[in-house]
Amino acid sequence: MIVGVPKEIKTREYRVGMVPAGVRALTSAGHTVLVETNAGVGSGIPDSEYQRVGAQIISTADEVWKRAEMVVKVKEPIAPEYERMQPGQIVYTYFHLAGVDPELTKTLIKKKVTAVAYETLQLDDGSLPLLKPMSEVAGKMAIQVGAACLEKAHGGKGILLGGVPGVRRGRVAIIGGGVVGLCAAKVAVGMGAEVTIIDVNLERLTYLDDVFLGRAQTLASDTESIARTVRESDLVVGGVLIPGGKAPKLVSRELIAEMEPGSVVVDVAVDQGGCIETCKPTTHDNPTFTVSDVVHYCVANMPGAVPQTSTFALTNTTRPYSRKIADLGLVEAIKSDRALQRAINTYNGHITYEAVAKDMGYDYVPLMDAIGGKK
Ligand SMILES: NC(=O)C1=CN([C@@H]2O[C@H](COP(=O)(O)OP(=O)(O)OC[C@H]3O[C@@H](n4cnc5c(N)ncnc54)[C@H](O)[C@@H]3O)[C@@H](O)[C@H]2O)C=CC1
Ligand SMILES: CC(=O)C(=O)O
Ligand SMILES: [Mg+2]
Repeated sequence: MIVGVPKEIKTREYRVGMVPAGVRALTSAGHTVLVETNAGVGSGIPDSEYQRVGAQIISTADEVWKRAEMVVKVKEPIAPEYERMQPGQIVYTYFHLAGVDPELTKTLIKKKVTAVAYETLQLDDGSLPLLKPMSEVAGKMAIQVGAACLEKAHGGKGILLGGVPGVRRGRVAIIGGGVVGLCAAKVAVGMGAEVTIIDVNLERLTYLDDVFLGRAQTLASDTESIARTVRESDLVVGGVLIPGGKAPKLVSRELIAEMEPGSVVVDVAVDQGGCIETCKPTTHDNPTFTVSDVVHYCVANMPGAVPQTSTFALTNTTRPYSRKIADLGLVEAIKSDRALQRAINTYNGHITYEAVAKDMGYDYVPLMDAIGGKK
């Protein structure tokens, strides 16, 4: 198979979809890998390292997209890439279809692209192994950036999360106690903040309670517990997820207005539309805005800021599946792997992931029907 790795073009996105180890795995199995020039430079990988393991370095994104049967990326395709997508191509990357530009979904359908979405590749135990590493990064970063936003110079109320003896510590509310929530809580607890984690899943809360041994408060998610906790918090982190679907709006505009001036919200779930009503996607160049005197940080590609960590963490998990698709071909790979089946969001002009179809207002066609119906 011909596999293409273009350079990411989202604002300050320094990750790359494949590292030399991934290229070697493919070229040694007889596949061709086309890497756009300088695709890895932001992650500390020069073209020469790709060449050493058999990649062809290509001077333009257009050529990579034109020649590749499968394109391997990091972030969802954005407008200039819609035109580059080829009819029937496989694109293996994050898509976040329910949370981003609806034109992307239209383009995937029109061009009959197979969208293999990292964020919905799901093992039988319900875990999301290709989302997990970036959620670990974003969860840890959420407290780091939240603490900075709480400083006066960044519009915050001017409170140190860990406090000092004789003065109250900062209060952190984490809504969604999954991977983002756990990692955010680890950092916040480590800094000495007062931490509350809210989740709907009582088993998950039991796990978190066991892990933190009383150093974090767990609360069952309902309107009252969210309202009470958010009102009293200095920093709120949003990390809820309904796989594939739009995030539920759990913090209303009115509730934001009830927070103290200079409080901070970091809505990590922004890539699925956000769980805070006032959230809208921002970029690393202009990461924050203020609503009702509350600082909002809503960067949709947080891990892009730490590519030397994120690129390697991500590609450690994505590599076996690109290899499988290249070796077996798309249809055989899908048939042999239930986790991979769940990653297919669009196929041959159909939406094959139910939560995406529902939230985007399209008919849902089960994947096996879409495959069966392909001539
Ligand atoms: N902005 C960025 O750069 C990044 C964003 N993300 C996003 O962060 C979000 C969270 O990801 P993960 O932690 O990996 O997901 P996860 O599936 O591990 O955790 C989500 C948690 O939300 C909980 N939840 C669902 N409905 C809830 C409700 N009504 N109230 C409270 N909790 C509820 C679930 O029980 C689960 O524990 C996703 O949207 C993901 O795409 C992840 C990485 C980077
Ligand atoms: C998951 C995601 O949105 C990211 O890593 O940028
Ligand atoms: Mg206010």
